[in-house]
Amino acid sequence: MRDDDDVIVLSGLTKLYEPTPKWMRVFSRSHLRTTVRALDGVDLVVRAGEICAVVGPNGAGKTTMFRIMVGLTSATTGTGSILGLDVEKDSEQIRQVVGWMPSEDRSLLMRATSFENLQLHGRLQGMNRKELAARIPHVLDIVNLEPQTHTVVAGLSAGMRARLRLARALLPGPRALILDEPTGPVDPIAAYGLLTLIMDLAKQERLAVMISSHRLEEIEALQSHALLLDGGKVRYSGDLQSLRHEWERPQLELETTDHQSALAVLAGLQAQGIEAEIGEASVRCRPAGQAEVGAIVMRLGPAAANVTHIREIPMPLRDLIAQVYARGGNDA
Ligand SMILES: Nc1ncnc2c1ncn2[C@@H]1O[C@H](COP(=O)(O)OP(=O)(O)OP(=O)(O)O)[C@@H](O)[C@H]1O
Repeated sequence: MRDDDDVIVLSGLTKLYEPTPKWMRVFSRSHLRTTVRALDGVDLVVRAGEICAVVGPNGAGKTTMFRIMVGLTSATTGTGSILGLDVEKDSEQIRQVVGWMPSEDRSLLMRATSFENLQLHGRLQGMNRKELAARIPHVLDIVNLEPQTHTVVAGLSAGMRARLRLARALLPGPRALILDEPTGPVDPIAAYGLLTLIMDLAKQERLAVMISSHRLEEIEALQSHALLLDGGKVRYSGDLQSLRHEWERPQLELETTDHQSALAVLAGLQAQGIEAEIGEASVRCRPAGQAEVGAIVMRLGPAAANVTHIREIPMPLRDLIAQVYARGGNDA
């Protein structure tokens, strides 16, 4: 039986994209020759007030899963429900309880204002003018976009556009939010603001939130449940922070003033037993374990004076997933 707090429930969700029939290949340049298993038996429960971050490399199945949940495509087998409503059979009602934020800005009308975009979307969703007149100022206020109510979208920054897309998802007063790469083109500071907003919403409104991102640091900031997908399969479902702590060894790039300084930094790192590679005016290394960046730089001695910039390059998500798989993650 469904727990009242279980808002999103996926069970054995599987999606196959079948090959394009031969006769149709004449008309389509991007036809499919073999069956693609985009999702393979995905189980998941997201409770009220919980955020589930969906992580995976390109083609892992994130968008397909989201599209099934909002009724834009159907599952081949398995079931999905939101608040007890079947994502396929009850797609009309689902639209009233789910806020969907697709990954691209293309869905916004660039020459229309924020208000007009929300109005059009609301009308398409079957909301009446009176309802919208009350609801639009409220959602614009939630996303701190009230001053831009009558600004055309083309004049908004990437961060503002992302907030407008979030406002659009909030329009029906949803119980669940599905956000496909909401921070895609947004700079890190604006992205952090957007994520904080999403976290506050989840908590205050007890929304069940599913969010996909390629940026692990964002996923970590969410302090959420994580679903790691790879080739349509669930490789890990749980707390991503502990997974990352255990497995990740980020790479450090130390930029220097010139090649001579880079050579001195290289020697300093090697003296600490850290393997490093030299570039023209930079050095890259991957310290073992949770080594403190500050301590490593201090131990460089006088060579540290010529380090102009330190960049932490996160371990590619693909590598992290590969390690989960190697450890025997889920059905591996
Ligand atoms: N309409 C479609 N027809 C055929 N194959 C598709 C279709 N949509 C997606 N696929 C395939 O299904 C698999 C999963 O794609 P999906 O877009 O769901 O992954 P994703 O994790 O969202 O990737 P990305 O991070 O690149 O957005 C991929 O192999 C993709 O090529």
